[in-house]
Formats: sequence, structure tokens, C-alpha cells
Amino acid sequence: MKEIATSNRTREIIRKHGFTFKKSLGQNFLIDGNVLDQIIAAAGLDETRGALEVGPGIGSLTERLAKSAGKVTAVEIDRRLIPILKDVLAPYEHVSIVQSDILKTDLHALWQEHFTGLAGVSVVANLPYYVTTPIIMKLLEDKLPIENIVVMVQKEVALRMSAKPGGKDYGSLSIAVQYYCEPELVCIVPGKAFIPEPNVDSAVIRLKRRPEPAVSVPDEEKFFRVVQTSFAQRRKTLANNLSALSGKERKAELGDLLREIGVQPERRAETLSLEEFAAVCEALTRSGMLA
Ligand SMILES: C[S@@+](CC[C@H](N)C(=O)[O-])C[C@H]1O[C@@H](n2cnc3c(N)ncnc32)[C@H](O)[C@@H]1O
Repeated sequence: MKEIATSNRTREIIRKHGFTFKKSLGQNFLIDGNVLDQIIAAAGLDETRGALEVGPGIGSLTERLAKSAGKVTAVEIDRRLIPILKDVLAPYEHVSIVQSDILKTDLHALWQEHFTGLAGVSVVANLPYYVTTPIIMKLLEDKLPIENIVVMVQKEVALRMSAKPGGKDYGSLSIAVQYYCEPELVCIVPGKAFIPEPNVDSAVIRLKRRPEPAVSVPDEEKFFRVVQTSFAQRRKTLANNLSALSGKERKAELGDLLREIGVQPERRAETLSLEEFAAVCEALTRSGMLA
């Protein structure tokens, strides 16, 4: 039988089950086998490893994962897709389908139930674009033992996740992702690789989980608060944004503190490296400006 990720087979499955797309759930199904080849190669799976898929749709990526991994668990929010997935994936006993909203799923419990004893687990997905950032942040912040996250996202989001300091793409998402992972752009994917065609370009990005965060910080919550506050208004200087934390009355002191650690207060947040944000966080904590 032809694989699911072809235009003909996808249309046939949709017709057979009377499925209609829900734009509100970000339903754009992949029909390009070459893109799937690149996703699978980037995920580095084998029969000793597992894959968590978010949003399997009608199973085009799930089918490929089933052929590459020792265990596959796919979490799909749309109840209408569950009987379709059970039908098309029936030949694969090591594939589990879970009907759930990934953002409301207890991933630690899921890990224990589905992935115990495996050499490693990667998250591999063509993500629903309306919730890409919350999904990525949940996967990172839940501190799960993930090897790689290989995901299709909107091209702009992939550029933001992998951006280096100094450009317009660099912001709090770049820092959050790079704190936990090493990002690598795998490929750019045009709209015609999907049914229906989205009106944006997409990209596959690989986030290789670091064994330890990129920088050492006194407190992660404080570090990310400093980063968020620094980018609150991109055109403002670092000192202007950070005075929201120190209080306006301590702004001069804040300027001196930044200069002391070699960060000019007139700089904009988008020029600071992760190491510099860590140093700012440490200095603000030490001075009592960051409670
Ligand atoms: C871009 S489609 C990808 C479908 C399939 N993996 C493919 O590549 O053809 C996104 C999928 O995520 C599902 N989805 C949307 N929001 C979700 C959520 N919060 N939790 C789990 N799945 C979700 C959608 O129903 C849809 O099947």
C-alpha cells in the first residue's frame, strides 16, 4: 500500500472517513515524502528509542516514525481523527494513540507509562502553528528526558528560535530555546507540501537538548523574568526596560551596576548574549533589585 504522505492517499483517507479540516486546530497535513525523509533523519531514531508525536493528524508522520522507532506515542486533540488513526496504523503494534490536548497532558505520567526502559526519546511533530510556542515551552520547562525535538513550525518561528544576538529575530524565544537546546535548521518547506496549503512558509528545526543549560543562573524563574522584561519594549534601552524591576528611583544605581559587569545600560536587549543576560540576572539578584 502507498504511504499516507502522498496527495492521492491523503485525499482517499479523508474521503473514506468524511473528514473535514478544522482551521482552528492548525490542521495542515503533510503530503511530501522528501520532507518526511529529512524529519526522520534529523530525529536519529532506532529500535531502542521512542518518539512522542504531537498532533498526528491522519498519521503520515506517525507511519514513518513507526518504521524507525521502537515505540511511538501520538497525542491528538481531535476526537474525529482517533478512529482514522486506529485504522491506518493498525499494522503497527508499538504505536499508541492518545486522545488529549498536549497542553493539558501530564507528560511525566505519559513518559512513565509509554517510554520506560528506552535508550532515549525524541519529540517529532508537525506542530499546530496556533500553539507552537506554548507546546515547545512546555516540553522544555517540564524537564523531561528528551534527546531531540524535531518539529515543523512556521518559518519565522524557526528563525526566531535559532537567531543569534544582534538581529530582529533574536528575542525571548531564542533565549529560552537556546538555554535548554542547540538549535539547527533542517529545511525550509513550501506551502505546497501540505493539504490544505497554509499561507505561510514552514521550516523543520532540530533542537538538540543540552545535558546542562547553556549558562548557569541563580534562579531560572528570575533569569526568564529578566529576559522578558529586557525585551518588553524592543526599541527602549536595557536600563529603561529593566527599571521596571529595579524601580525608577534606583535607575542610576541600576546603570552603575550594569556598567560594573561590562554591559552598557544604553544597549538594547537584542544585542545581549545568554552569558550577558545571566550576568545581569546575577547582579540584579545580588543588589536586591530582583526579589
Ligand atoms: C499541522 S497538523 C499535522 C498533522 C500530521 N502530523 C501531518 O504532518 O500531516 C497539526 C495536528 O495537531 C493537532 N492538534 C492541534 N492542537 C493540538 C493540541 N493542543 N494537542 C494535540 N494535538 C493538537 C491537530 O488536530 C492536527 O492533527
